[in-house]
Amino acid sequence: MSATIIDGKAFAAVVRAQVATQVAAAKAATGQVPGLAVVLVGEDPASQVYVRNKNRQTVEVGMNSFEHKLAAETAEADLLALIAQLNADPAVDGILVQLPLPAHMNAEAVINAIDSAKDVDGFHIDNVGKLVTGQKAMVPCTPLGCLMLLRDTLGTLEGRDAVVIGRSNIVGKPMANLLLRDGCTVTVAHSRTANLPDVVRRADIVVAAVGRPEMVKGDWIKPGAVVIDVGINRVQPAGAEKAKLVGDCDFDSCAAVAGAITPVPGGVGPMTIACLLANTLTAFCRRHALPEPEGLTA
Ligand SMILES: Nc1nc(=O)c2c([nH]1)NC[C@@H]1CN(c3ccc(C(=O)N[C@@H](CCC(=O)O)C(=O)O)cc3)C=[N+]21
Ligand SMILES: [Mg+2]
Repeated sequence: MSATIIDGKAFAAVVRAQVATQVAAAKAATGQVPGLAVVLVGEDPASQVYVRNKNRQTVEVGMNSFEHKLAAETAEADLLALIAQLNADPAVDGILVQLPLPAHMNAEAVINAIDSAKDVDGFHIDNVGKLVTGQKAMVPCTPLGCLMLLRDTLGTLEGRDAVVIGRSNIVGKPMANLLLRDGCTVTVAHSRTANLPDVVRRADIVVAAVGRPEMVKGDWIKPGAVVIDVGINRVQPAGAEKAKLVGDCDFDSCAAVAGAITPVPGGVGPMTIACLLANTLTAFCRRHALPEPEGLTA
């Protein structure tokens, strides 16, 4: 193996420490602390893993955590009423509605009902538009975390060839826009891309966010490239008792060729939560007309 392992878990701890310091300063300035409200509808297992870690970390950085658990069969109107209440609550700076929502709900309508200033996921249409047009936005947590890791690994991203595999609104599209803003030449590839291995082989930066376990192989990677693996896939190895977590990249073969690579777990996942806390602080600072947090925004 030749690649440097990018320690997202350690980097996320540094980001959280920066958030904690700046939360303390914001408290000294205003007498208040940022509050994050998380709304979980139903019992999606991936969302529950996320909520468990997030809740503890929110309190650890000195912020208030408000959790709202609703039954899977909750009416959309009742969820919208809760969002209206959180929008109006001065103690709530960030609102996150866990996705996926149950099938009977219109996720787009629900997301766009969140006050865009409190939309710490950066999924509201106003924040998407601001990101694409280069205005100050709330930036989605996973792409923001990937950007922080890439800048830390490479310094400037200017002039690099980046391939993002995956075109979701949650990761692929915002990631592509952030890389573009940092001066990369960006290709957005996906499950229907022709000659995907050849496309990926051109890249100095590969961000894999397709949701297919171990799809990206080492012989797709340009020697020395930086590989950011966003995938979190729970797989059941043949003969093994326990399910294990794997990324969208075949780690061993990619690590043999790449210059640097994020592991799964311990790579992008912890950065997503750290960036959620950073975004909540950013939302607080903007709402209270304080200076932007340092080193925590895109
Ligand atoms: N509105 C919304 N925003 C989200 O950001 C969102 C969501 N809904 N729904 C669910 C997914 C999932 N998600 C994860 C974030 C971090 C880890 C994480 O920290 N993973 C650890 C491992 C966790 C384990 O051991 O299972 C790691 O990769 O090292 C996992 C999953 C955010 N999500
Ligand atoms: Mg796809």
